[in-house]
Amino acid sequence: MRASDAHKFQEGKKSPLAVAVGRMDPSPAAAAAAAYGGKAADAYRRALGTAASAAAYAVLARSMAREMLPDELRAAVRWGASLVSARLGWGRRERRTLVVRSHAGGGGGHEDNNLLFDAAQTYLTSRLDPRAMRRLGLTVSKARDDGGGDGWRARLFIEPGDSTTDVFDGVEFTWKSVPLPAGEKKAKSGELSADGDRDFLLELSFDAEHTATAMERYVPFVMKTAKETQRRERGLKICMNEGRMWYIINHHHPATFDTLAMDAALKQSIVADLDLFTKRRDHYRRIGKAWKRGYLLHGPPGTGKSSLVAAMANHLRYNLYDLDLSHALSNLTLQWLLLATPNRSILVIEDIDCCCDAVVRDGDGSKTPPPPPPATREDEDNDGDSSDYPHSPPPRRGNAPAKHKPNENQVTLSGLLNLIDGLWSASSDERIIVFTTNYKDRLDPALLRPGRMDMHIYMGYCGWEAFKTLAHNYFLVDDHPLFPEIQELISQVEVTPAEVSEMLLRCEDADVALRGLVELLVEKKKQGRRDVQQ
Ligand SMILES: Nc1ncnc2c1ncn2[C@@H]1O[C@H](COP(=O)(O)OP(=O)(O)OP(=O)(O)O)[C@@H](O)[C@H]1O
Repeated sequence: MRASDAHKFQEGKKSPLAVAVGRMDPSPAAAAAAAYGGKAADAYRRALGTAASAAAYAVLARSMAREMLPDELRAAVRWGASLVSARLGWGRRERRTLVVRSHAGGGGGHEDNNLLFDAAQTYLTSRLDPRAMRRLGLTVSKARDDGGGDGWRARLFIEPGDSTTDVFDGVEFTWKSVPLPAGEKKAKSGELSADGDRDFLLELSFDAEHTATAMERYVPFVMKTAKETQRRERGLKICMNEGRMWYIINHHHPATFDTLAMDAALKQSIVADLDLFTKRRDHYRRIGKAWKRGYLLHGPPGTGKSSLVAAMANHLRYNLYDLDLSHALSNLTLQWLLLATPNRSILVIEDIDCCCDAVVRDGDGSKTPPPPPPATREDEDNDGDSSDYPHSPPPRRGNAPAKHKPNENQVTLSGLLNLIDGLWSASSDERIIVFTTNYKDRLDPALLRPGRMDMHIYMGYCGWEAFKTLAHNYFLVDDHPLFPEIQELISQVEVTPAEVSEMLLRCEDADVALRGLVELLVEKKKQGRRDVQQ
């Protein structure tokens, strides 16, 4: 009976049974029934009275306790009560546990690795806090440092038997490392990993009500975070083509956006553009465009175009695919090479003006030659030799074959652009293509038309801001007595960041190196005046 019903009953209103009795003749059976009903009502009234007194006592005891017991004592009593409740299992939530073994259960070998096991270890390494846990495993393994030199990497992991709790979207997930049962141990040396041996499995447990969150959101989040971490830690590669093959070597170019000497606003806009690009997978899908981005870097030699490409690769942690078109002998070979470039890579074609037929043609069909290089002492000595310059522009990698008119099979600009727009764009995602040139104004308009290269970036001569970056890179100086003179000179002459770098590299003493730079700038200024007079 509900309390409200009992309450109604207690107020003396007749029970359904009593009402029925009142309306019928008082037969012996009815009288007996009435007597029984009265007894039941009395017993009920008594029980209710007892309950009411017990409740009153409880309220009284609680208010007395509040008055008389100190807060600390009451907290201790509460804690004791919760401990007892936990021991007895009162109010305990139902839990689920996912067992994550190191192997997927196939035939063994590396292909059989359980990707979640590896990902969870990587993920947990970044989540474990040695200040918060009393005991942790630690391994130190060889790794390349940022400059490509020998370094080391420390990794934390949960020791078998220990556990840690991670919170994701307000839900607690407990990871526990559990020693493998004796029968399951695989103590073969070949199965040892950098994170310690794998004689353990991982258990992921959570409240049963959060099973969907665990399976649909948390596990994918762990996989994704671990992938990002691995990508950041992985050494970069630079791939160079020979025939249909890419040859891979480690990429340790130290250029970063911090070391790059260029206009600060331009630098910032490039970084922002790259960052936005990497986040826009859904955007590209929605607008029905391939997820790729093209950059055309142009400017005089030695202004940092190659350094910018390296900085992009280091920033995005993408491998570089440096495509030498003179080694891709036909459009078919090019097709193979492009198809073999994976997601998250940067395809670079340097000095595009020197490759295939990318320069504009004159009316007679001949290519417009690039302007002759500035006269050098050797040119002056070797009088007349520069006459063959238009037919043999400077080779790209020192041993690149001299250019000749493309034939049917040879790589052509239109072939290259068609492949890039078609096959290359459709075959994978998140790729960047970079063309560099010293002579943008001489490029075929097909390469320059809107939509082809998303960003045209001019890398110019060394300005004051760029010089300050270089001075800081080389000597960690932000000010020097020679700075005003250098600022004045640098605004009057054309000097490339490469030339400035070379002067700063000559001597470890900042005073001497900066003095040498001043001399170079003064000499350039004089030379400029002479050129104007002639
Ligand atoms: N903007 C810059 N910031 C920092 N260092 C630079 C910059 N430009 C040039 N350098 C220095 O000069 C060297 C050559 O520069 P880099 O090869 O990047 O120039 P480039 O424009 O690609 O030249 P090229 O057109 O001849 O290929 C670099 O290794 C670097 O030391």
